[in-house]
Amino acid sequence: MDNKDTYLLNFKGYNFESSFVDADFLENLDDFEIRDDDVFIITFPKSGTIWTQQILSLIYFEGHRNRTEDLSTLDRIPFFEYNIRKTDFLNRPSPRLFCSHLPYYLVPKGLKSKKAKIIYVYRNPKDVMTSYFHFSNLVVRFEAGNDMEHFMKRFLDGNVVGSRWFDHVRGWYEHRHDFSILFMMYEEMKKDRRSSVLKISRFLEKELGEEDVEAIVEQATFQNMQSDPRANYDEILKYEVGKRTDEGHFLRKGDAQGF
Ligand SMILES: Nc1ncnc2c1ncn2[C@@H]1O[C@H](COP(=O)(O)O)[C@@H](OP(=O)(O)O)[C@H]1O
Ligand SMILES: CCc1ccc(OS(=O)(=O)O)cc1
Repeated sequence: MDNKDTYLLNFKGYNFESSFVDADFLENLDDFEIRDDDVFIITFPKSGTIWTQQILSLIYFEGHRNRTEDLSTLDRIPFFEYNIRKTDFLNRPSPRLFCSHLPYYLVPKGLKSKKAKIIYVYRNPKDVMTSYFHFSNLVVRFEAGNDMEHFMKRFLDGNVVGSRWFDHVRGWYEHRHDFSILFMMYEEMKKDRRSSVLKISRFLEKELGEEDVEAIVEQATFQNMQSDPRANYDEILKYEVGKRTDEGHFLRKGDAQGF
């Protein structure tokens, strides 16, 4: 199946995946009520979203850390604009954790008054593009990338979910003073997972004992996430998002070639 021209929904200049997003939700985004203790992971697609979802799930939930609870990271930290499981955000207990690909200019206005915390993860655009190419060829609803040259044009033109990589990163960076925000680089997370976990937990003001830190660092490795059904998105991809073939995973390679 090739979903060229049908899978992108352009709203106020930004491309969403059309079938996962709710038009009413988008229309009312600006007024979505933000709580002081909300936390958002924000990324351009393919930049380390589900990795950071796993790290925050491990930081916040003891039952996730010690594996006594079997709740997926998507249930613990739902996508804000792609609420595929129809989570009731308004009645969710605090602290609410979300992840999102929204550009800075579309987020609820409450976030801009430094209410709530944002962790913005960015990644070398060549690796983002490579990851995105394989992902587009894997996911039924996306337009297949065909060859890399063809996909690269789409990526550079911003004809993908998330629009232009550069606009996304620049928008958040240039407006960083409007938000309570921590920037994390995928490549740094890869180089030093432990320091990254500590940096994130300090930003979130979450006290962690040495054993907790060890458990988080260990369970956030690429290999351990690959084999953790709570974090690897295998079931979500197969049954909720839809794959073209049985091959292929969200956790594909996890390489960091650097900037
Ligand atoms: N623990 C981890 N360590 C390194 N990379 C990880 C990771 N968990 C996920 N990733 C990588 O993050 C990318 C997906 O990003 P997102 O969650 O934003 O869609 C994939 O990149 P690759 O396709 O290059 O392997 C995936 O493998
Ligand atoms: C869980 C719904 C979802 C959200 C985003 C996806 O892809 S991308 O990150 O926008 O490329 C896929 C599924």
